[in-house]
Amino acid sequence: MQASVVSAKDLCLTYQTNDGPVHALSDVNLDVRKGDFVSFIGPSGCGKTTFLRVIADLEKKTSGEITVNGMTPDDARKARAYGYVFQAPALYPWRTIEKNIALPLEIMSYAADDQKKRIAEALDLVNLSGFEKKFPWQLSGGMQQRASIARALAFDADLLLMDEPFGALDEIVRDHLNEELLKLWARTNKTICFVTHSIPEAVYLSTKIVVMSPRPGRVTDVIDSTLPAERPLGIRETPEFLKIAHRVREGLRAGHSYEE
Ligand SMILES: Nc1ncnc2c1ncn2[C@@H]1O[C@H](COP(=O)(O)OP(=O)(O)OP(=O)(O)O)[C@@H](O)[C@H]1O
Repeated sequence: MQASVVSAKDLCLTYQTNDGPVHALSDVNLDVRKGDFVSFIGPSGCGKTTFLRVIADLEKKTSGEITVNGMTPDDARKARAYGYVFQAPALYPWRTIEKNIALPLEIMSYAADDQKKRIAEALDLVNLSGFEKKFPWQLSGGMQQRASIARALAFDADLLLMDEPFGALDEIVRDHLNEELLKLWARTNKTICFVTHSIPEAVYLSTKIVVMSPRPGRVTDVIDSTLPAERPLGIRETPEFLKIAHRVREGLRAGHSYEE
């Protein structure tokens, strides 16, 4: 059996706000194994981002247990356990693509030679070799998001946390990046935690789909995908794919309130 990369047991996180407590995560139990591609899907406010932020040590749990590579999130962060890709590419417009990717490496004091090698490898992984001297505004939205993925890959963490990275892109670009991401995942054997609002995206990409529900934020279903590892885009029209998509939709419907 593969080792646990993220393990949550009865994990709770409550934000204290002026309007009272917000239960962003309530009794979350989840095991993410090495090499898994896990999608988190659910309506706005169900705690998807909060869960990624707890893994990344950007938020502290209120109660329960969470380990990342067997460590506390604090120790895992210090051991550079993960790369984080945000919703928007968040590239600095005054820095070239290579300088943007270099930024975390500079902060972490990697040697100049090592930085260069890592930047070249990361750009190759996202098919952006040749664009290192360009500025972000010279690239399309999809290419910018690939550059931000390269930045997260550059220090070669085994765990990649991706918070709706393709949400702002049009469908054709998104399809293409989904395909590219699967190839990258297969080539690098990374563990990926991926937040999305899209059922087809979740089903297409994942080995495991975590369906969540708000108020309080909780996990309502965990679906282990039965799709093969090899996934051409056409797989989205197969009965097996539609069956999993149906189960995700049912899970979302069960946790949805139409009164808000
Ligand atoms: N820093 C914070 N302080 C107070 N409440 C917060 C904070 N961050 C998030 N929340 C609340 O916690 C709940 C979960 O938020 P979270 O961003 O994790 O949800 P989400 O599922 O990622 O939503 P979305 O799909 O809109 O990004 C929401 O009700 C949100 O308003």
